[in-house]
Amino acid sequence: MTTVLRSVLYMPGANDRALEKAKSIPCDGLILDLEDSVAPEAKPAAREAVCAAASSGEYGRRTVTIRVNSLGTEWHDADLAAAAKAGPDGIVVPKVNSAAEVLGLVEAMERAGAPEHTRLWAMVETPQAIFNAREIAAASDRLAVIVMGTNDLVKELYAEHVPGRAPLLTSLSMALLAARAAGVQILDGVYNDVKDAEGFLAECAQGRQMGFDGKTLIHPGQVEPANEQFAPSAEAVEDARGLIEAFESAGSGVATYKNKMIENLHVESARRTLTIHDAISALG
Ligand SMILES: CC(C)(COP(=O)(O)OP(=O)(O)OC[C@H]1O[C@@H](n2cnc3c(N)ncnc32)[C@H](O)[C@@H]1OP(=O)(O)O)[C@@H](O)C(=O)NCCC(=O)NCCSC(=O)C[C@H](O)C(=O)O
Ligand SMILES: [Mg+2]
Repeated sequence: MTTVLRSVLYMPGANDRALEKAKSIPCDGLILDLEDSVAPEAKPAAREAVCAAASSGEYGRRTVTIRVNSLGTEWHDADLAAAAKAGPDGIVVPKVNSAAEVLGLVEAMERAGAPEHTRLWAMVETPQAIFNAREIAAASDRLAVIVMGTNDLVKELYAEHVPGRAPLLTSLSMALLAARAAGVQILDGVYNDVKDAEGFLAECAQGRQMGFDGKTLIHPGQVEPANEQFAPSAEAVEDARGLIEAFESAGSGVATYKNKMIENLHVESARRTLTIHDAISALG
């Protein structure tokens, strides 16, 4: 089954208003955050609030995840144990740097009694993680999603946030290669300027063109544009149907559709487009 993850919204775990509001935001997924958006003194209360929210069953069709604090921090063990017990769809672990860490996290989730449906989402956001992305993505069947942490990457690379993201393209591509080789999903990083609709759309289009399954978001206003950008357009769906029909009625290994050569590999891509379209339509 295809899990649709066009729009995955972070929300600060200490913000009760946001936790409530999320129940009506049309995002595909939620990351209830205990890491960067929560001040140290607020972390214990936020842990309780997000675990209660995740196990409440009040977020409908949305994929609900909890982002714990990273390995080695004073909060990590308690976060992971509480999140495992709450049984969300995923536990998001920031700053995962190696396959050995993935295996340790999976073991800890199992020890803490995480239900089978709770998958591991690993964030890659350091140079070490990018070099190890292939091993990280393939380390365990429990790992379902790779999440780009582009703010941390920019920081670690001493790079700058620029339109077009040239300084990040190598890292984004290496992580994508790793996810595709391992057959797991991959989400693009966040766009920090919540008022820049044009820049956000351009970055969504770039992520979609590169092959990302969806984008992580920080503001409700980014949800609908991301849903649109990461869904096959009406034209893409019509072309997918037309291409399959043209190939099937040609009855040979090669044909043309709209003057372009098509082979079985194009049919496979068209079928994937239709599968995603159907999965989105089924969301209602
Ligand atoms: C970025 C924000 C701080 C902006 O907040 P604010 O100025 O309050 O926004 P608005 O006034 O426009 O908010 C309008 C209403 O929407 C609600 N809201 C805002 N953001 C969210 C959200 N993320 N989820 C749910 N609801 C949200 C407000 O409460 C307002 O509601 P109402 O009162 O009814 O009008 C803020 O958007 C924010 O905190 N965003 C999330 C920040 C976050 O989670 N950061 C951590 C993750 S990003 C990261 O770490 C990535 C990675 O690790 C990396 O390295 O890149
Ligand atoms: Mg980060």
